Amino acid sequence: MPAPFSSLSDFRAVLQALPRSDAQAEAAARDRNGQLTKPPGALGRLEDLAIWYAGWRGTGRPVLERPQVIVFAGNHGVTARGVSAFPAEVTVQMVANFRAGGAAINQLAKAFGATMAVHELELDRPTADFTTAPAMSEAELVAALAVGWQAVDPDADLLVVGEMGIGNTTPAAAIACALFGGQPGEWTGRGTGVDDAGLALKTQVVAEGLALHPDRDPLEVLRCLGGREIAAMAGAIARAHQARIPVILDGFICTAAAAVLALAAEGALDHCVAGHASAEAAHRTLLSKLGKAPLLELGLRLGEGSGAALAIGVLKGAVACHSGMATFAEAGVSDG
Ligand SMILES: Cc1cc2ncn([C@H]3O[C@H](COP(=O)(O)O)[C@@H](O)[C@H]3O)c2cc1C
Ligand SMILES: O=C(O)c1cccnc1
Repeated sequence: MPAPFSSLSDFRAVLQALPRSDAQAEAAARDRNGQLTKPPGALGRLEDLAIWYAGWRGTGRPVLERPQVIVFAGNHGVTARGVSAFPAEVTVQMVANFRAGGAAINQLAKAFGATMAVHELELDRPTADFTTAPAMSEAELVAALAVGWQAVDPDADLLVVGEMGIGNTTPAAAIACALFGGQPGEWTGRGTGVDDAGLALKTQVVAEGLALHPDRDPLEVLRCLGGREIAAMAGAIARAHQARIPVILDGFICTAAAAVLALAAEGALDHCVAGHASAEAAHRTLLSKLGKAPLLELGLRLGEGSGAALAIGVLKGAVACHSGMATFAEAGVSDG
């Protein structure tokens, strides 16, 4: 099925029409949670997670059996400015590695029972260097959003989106700064591991991009400062919302993509939880701007969907307890 938009204004309309969580299913799940054989609240955040998941899946007793991981790859013109510790060729090389099963995300998707799809977005045609021109035209942005939209398996019951794109912590920082304000230095980190001089240059590059592209409309920010894999993640997150598929957000780049949606349409990320807090320092700031508390904190700074994939285990645990535990009445346990 083609994406239900062929222009940016169509996409804006899609975002305004996204569904809400099913309040009845959520209430049924809350009621069931109160009857399970444990002291009230003893499963901590797992209880809230299960109730949230139930609302999006539209049943008080949901299952989580078909998680999908999608990795989007894109190349960035801004790498010409020397913003990454690695060369841009690594993007296409890593795509081959994903296809061969050799990357971290392959192992994590397998470990947590998720299918994994890889979509490369015109790797031989990097986006424009945003310090000289908008990263993408409107047509290019819409095409990338559509790749993301169409990559989502409508039969999945959980989505993780990840990315591969050498240089992409730079557009992520620029997007975050454009959306939430503050100084470029507060949003710019070391990514793959640039040294102090590299970090200073990267911060300068982010500042130049923000100065050249003053429009703060969220989708214009994505077009001017983003990248194809970042736009594809946004498209996939929006599609998941439309299909009531809950999403676990990954690291800084994924969260920057999601933040565009959050500012474009109220409630656009209600179907998302934060899988982890990455070691890229600004990720924590970005999550707090979005009101999302990370499930895990493991010092990861990889991307690819890796932290979110790990959090599939947490969510599976929450749903298994919620839907599989006995109630006090069923087990003949006194409920105090
Ligand atoms: C071998 C390798 C595998 C990766 N997997 C994810 N990234 C991560 O690092 C990149 C972002 O960092 P920066 O902005 O500093 O380039 C992205 O590709 C991200 O997915 C990788 C980076 C490398 C080198
Ligand atoms: O937060 C992330 O996902 C991240 C951080 C550094 C490099 N790549 C990804």
